[in-house]
Amino acid sequence: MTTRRRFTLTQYLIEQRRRFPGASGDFNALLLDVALACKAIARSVAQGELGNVLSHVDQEVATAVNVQGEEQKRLDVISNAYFTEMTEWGGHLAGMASEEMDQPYQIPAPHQRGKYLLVFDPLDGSSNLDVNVTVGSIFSILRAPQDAIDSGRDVVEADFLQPGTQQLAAGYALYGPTTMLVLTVGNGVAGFTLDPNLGQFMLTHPDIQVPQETQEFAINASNSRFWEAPIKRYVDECLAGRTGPRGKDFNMRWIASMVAEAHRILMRGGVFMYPKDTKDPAKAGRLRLLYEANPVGMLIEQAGGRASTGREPVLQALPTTLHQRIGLVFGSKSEVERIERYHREPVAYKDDSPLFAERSLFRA
Ligand SMILES: O=P(O)(O)OC[C@H]1O[C@](O)(COP(=O)(O)O)[C@@H](O)[C@@H]1O
Ligand SMILES: [Mg+2]
Ligand SMILES: [Mg+2]
Repeated sequence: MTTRRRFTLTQYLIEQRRRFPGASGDFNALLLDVALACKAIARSVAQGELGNVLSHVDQEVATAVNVQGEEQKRLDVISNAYFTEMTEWGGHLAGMASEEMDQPYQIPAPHQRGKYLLVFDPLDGSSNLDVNVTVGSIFSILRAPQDAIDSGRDVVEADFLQPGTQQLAAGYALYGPTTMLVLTVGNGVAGFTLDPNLGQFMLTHPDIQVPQETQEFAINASNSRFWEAPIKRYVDECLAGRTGPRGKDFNMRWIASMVAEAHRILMRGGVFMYPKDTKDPAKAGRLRLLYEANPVGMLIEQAGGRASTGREPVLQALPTTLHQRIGLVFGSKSEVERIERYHREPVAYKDDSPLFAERSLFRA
């Protein structure tokens, strides 16, 4: 009987670092700590109501509200604690930032500080926990500013405000029927499946590429009345199907876990949109730039797709605050380029299509 030889995540990372003969090993060690946090979160998520998930944190974790004004689930808080506790001790990090923490997180003494910044959404799609639908964790690694590395000073918000092009690594873990880790270290995208018997992430999806041809789009259509004209035009044309300008039928999906939508698009193509809309003029979008849009954007671009605000590549957007929101469109390159084109030529589309008119599909 022959067994199929598979790389573990550790072996994959060692292979990747051969490109950097002078590497200290810190980067790989940090990624392995992140992977460990994800395994711990996977266990907590899988136990659901049965799990004694509170035992990990010191105090009773009540449902609270985070800096975004969103309700924190217990598992949001617990997942955040797994990330900080598994990664703070190794001496690799200068600091962290998370969806669930208002301010940058300082590495506590006696742990040493290192040269990287870790930014993460510990649990994405957590509103889906109650209904047992796939959720995930999203993370991004940046280099800390040199003066912070040299002096060991506390990190401040400005240290994290780097465009997505500066990311050294990005990835997500997916807690679904299987637990997966999907990762880029700037040299393509690789997917690993957690082998529950070995407790190891095994390389199962080397060199992931976003399929170019697509007939699938994802958007929360309940926001359609707030969409800007270019998005209305794009969706309208998809809905018109084979008798419309696209000349083919499209399928629509909405999981409401962006991480799961990103995974679907990496596996079988498509386009995801959470665009800037007019719902709340104070918000430039729904998703957060530093720990949702940028890491997913890097993965998608490394896999040959495209990630955009609708107007410009999202990785080029200059962050202004830690928890900044942004419009996000990503997926198969030609579709995202089409949406960008529609933003450049808004006058070409009149918002009086039958699909958006009175008593239309989206307006009862
Ligand atoms: O409530 P909506 O409009 O469906 O939005 C869902 C979006 O919100 C998110 O759940 C936000 O992430 P969090 O769960 O980390 O707050 C995305 O994953 C998802 O795309
Ligand atoms: Mg999220
Ligand atoms: Mg979250």
